[in-house]
Amino acid sequence: MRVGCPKEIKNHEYRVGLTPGAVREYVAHGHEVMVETKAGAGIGADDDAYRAAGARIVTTAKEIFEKADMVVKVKEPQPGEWAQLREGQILYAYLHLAPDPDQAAGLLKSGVTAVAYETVTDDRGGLPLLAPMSEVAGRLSIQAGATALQKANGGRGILLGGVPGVEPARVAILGGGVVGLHAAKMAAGLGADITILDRSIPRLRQLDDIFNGRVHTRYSTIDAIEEEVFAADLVIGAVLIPGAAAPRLVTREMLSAMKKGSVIVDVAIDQGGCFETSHATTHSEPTFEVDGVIHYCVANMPGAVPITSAQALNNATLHYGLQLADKGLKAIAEDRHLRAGLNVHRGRIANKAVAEALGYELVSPEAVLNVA
Ligand SMILES: NC(=O)C1=CN([C@@H]2O[C@H](COP(=O)(O)OP(=O)(O)OC[C@H]3O[C@@H](n4cnc5c(N)ncnc54)[C@H](O)[C@@H]3O)[C@@H](O)[C@H]2O)C=CC1
Ligand SMILES: CC(=O)C(=O)O
Ligand SMILES: [Mg+2]
Repeated sequence: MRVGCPKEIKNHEYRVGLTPGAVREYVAHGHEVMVETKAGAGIGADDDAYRAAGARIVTTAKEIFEKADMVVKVKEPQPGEWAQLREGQILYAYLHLAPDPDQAAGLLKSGVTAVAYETVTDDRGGLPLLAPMSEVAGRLSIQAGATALQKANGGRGILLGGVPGVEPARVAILGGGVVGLHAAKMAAGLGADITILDRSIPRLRQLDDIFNGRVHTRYSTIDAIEEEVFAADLVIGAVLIPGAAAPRLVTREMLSAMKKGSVIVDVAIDQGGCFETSHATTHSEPTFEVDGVIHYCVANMPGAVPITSAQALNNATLHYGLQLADKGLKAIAEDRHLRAGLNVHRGRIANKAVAEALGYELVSPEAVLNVA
């Protein structure tokens, strides 16, 4: 198969869909790989590194969209990219379609077969192609929150860990999945007072075991969310219902009862965000303020640390990427976890949560791929 990797064009997105190491694996499987010039610049991989791995360097993304049978990217295609996708082509990338009707319409119109990293599943009920970026974003969320809390940045002016004789800051984490766990690890390392809220009691048990009393856990009800959010200096939004728009757990009304200068880091913004007042921001202008509460809502947080993120992402995407390149649609038909990743196929939505969120008719992946 002819596999293509364009340079990412989202604001301050420095990751790359294929590292030179991944290219070498595709080439070893007999595939032809085209990489746009400078696609790896953000991770310090120059065109020669890609050539050494066996790629052909092309000067424009246009050539990749025209010629590739499969396009491997990091972020959801931007408007100029949707227009170049076409029927018979596979797109393998993050999509986050539920809160993004325009992109969904663009992908449907193109006829492309789009596999979304974030809805591919595994045997343990996890999301293995989302998890590494959730690890990164969870860890970054505390760095971003700590910075925004500084007075000169509009925050309350409180140090997460306090100092001997002075109380630490309070951190509330909504959702104790991968983002929540990694946020809690960082916040614990800095000495904050942490509470994690989740709807899954087994997950709260696991977190209690992991942290051995170092963090508080609470079942996520409206009451519990209000108490924790009102008392918090920093709130991390980390809930997910796979494929679906994020539940709005903190309303505009609740916001007015939060401490002035407190900070929200809504990591779940890529699925629409779990605060009513959130809207997506970029690394260029990451924060805005509503009712005295600083909001950080960057939808591609891992793009800020591409050396870590691109490697972690490629580690996770390589297996299914090779399956897709080796077998095409048959790979999706054969593997139920990859089928869970199929979001769009030849003008139809093939993911239930996405179809429900956007009001499209669902056609099951089994039906479109003629799987018995
Ligand atoms: N902004 C960014 O750059 C990035 C955003 N993300 C996003 O972060 C979000 C979280 O991802 P993961 O941690 O990997 O998901 P996950 O599936 O590991 O964890 C989500 C957790 O939310 C919990 N949850 C669901 N409804 C809840 C409720 N009402 N109250 C409390 N908890 C609830 C679930 O039980 C689960 O434990 C996703 O939207 C993901 O796409 C991930 C990476 C980067
Ligand atoms: C998961 C996601 O949206 C990201 O890594 O940018
Ligand atoms: Mg995102």
